[in-house]
Amino acid sequence: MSTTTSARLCTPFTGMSKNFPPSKNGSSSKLIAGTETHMIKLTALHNKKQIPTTRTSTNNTNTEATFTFKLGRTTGSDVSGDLSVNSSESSDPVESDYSEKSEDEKAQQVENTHVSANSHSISSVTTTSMNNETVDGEKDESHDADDITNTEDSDRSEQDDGNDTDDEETDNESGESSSNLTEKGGRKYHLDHFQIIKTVGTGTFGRVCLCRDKVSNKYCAMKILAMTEVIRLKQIEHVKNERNILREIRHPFTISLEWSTKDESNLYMIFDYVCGGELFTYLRNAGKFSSQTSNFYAAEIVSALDYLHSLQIIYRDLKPENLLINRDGHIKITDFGFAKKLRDRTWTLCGTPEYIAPEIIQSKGHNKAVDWWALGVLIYEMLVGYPPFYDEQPFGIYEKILSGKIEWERHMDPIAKDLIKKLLVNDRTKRLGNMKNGADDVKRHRWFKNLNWNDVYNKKLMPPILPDVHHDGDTTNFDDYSEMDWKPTIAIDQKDLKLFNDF
Ligand SMILES: Nc1ncnc2c1ncn2[C@@H]1O[C@H](COP(=O)(O)OP(=O)(O)OP(=O)(O)O)[C@@H](O)[C@H]1O
Repeated sequence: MSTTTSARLCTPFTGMSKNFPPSKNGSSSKLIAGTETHMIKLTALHNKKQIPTTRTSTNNTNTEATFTFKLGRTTGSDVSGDLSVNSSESSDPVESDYSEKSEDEKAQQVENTHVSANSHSISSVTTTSMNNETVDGEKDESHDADDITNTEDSDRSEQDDGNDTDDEETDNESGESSSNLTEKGGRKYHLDHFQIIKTVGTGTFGRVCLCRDKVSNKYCAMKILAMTEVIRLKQIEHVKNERNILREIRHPFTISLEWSTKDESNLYMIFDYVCGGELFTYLRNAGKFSSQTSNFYAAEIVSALDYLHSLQIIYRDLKPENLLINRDGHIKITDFGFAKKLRDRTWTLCGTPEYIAPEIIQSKGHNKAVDWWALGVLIYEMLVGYPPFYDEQPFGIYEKILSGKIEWERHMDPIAKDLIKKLLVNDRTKRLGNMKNGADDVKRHRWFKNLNWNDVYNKKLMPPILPDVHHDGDTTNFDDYSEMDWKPTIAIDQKDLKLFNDF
């Protein structure tokens, strides 16, 4: 999901480029358009605080970049709930010498809005209703398949997923999932253990809620995905990818999946709750970040990308909306809905050559280079306040990306600019991070020269922003979402439920 909070494309905003237009009705869409396929994610938006809340990205046939368009949508679920908890809750160094100026920057804090949380118990569940039109009025014709060259991945991951049931039990015939009761780490989990407190984000298929684990008494985040919507948007494989990848990874700067399950209507993922809110909000409130601040966040992201890529995982959705700030000021990357585990490509080489379609041979496909491109966009946006390629129309954005032209601010940190230039290289074989030294080239860039990467990993760097958080379950750093639009639970039929057997 991408966030509710983060519709993007802009509302009038101080420091915003005139080319960076206001947001469209608070609606946003997230679209990944591949060569032949479209994957659309829809998001309900809240334009609270006049902060632009939508991010655009799109994947053009001729570029390795991924761009996403968020579409307006609503999500909800029927919470028959007890109000029980209240929360106010290439080795490529730059040749020239450079001493980076250290800029004093005050922590930017979200304009906290006190919200009185509606608390709900989680016994009943959810269905989402959503608008399947993009902001441009396009119909959602999303496909589940990726536009990655190795389209066999989906098939394979289906098989892999099928074996991946270590903490699941078989569903019973009524559609009620006995996997609701699963054991992990010595503990029996059950959905009833989680008490929903408040929605902190909405996404394509559902919402993310602050919960309290009644057994451990800890706060956590529960992502609830309506299976009807996952099916309708043909995102079954992506959701499975998300869950499987999240189960595989553990890194200080990525979100931790505690447990996952499903019932007859929804898929559930339980995460650690990251209470500082989205980097996006801080960036929009600040206008732009100093080089030092941007450098801090970029370094933690590089550390995480390096880790993910070492596992052959490409993330594919890097943007400030998906970067949460923890109470300690460090980053947590969330939303692995587009993440993809790259499989061995031997299949391609061992295929029957006579039958391989030209597009398979010629396709550039996706690989980890897309994440390095996105890092370049992100660093630019942090330093400048808006992304390097922008147009009101997606086509215009594609054109700008392909043109390779970037407008630079006069006073931009030259070393950061050099790194961005080396990341925003259209030819992915020449893109920093995607050459023979991999992430090391990025890490060795002079913009990061003062960093000890072990210190980065061990969270020894001083965070530039400390969120205003009063307690672990504080939700004031997130936008408000109506709790009135939870829709009645709709159980999917047995046939459809089988599609999620391995979730
Ligand atoms: N662990 C968490 N702690 C706190 N907030 C979270 C957590 N996970 C997600 N959120 C909030 O919920 C929002 C939506 O989550 P996420 O991006 O995973 O949903 P999504 O349905 O995949 O969104 P999209 O459809 O836009 O891709 C996040 O942007 C964030 O604001």
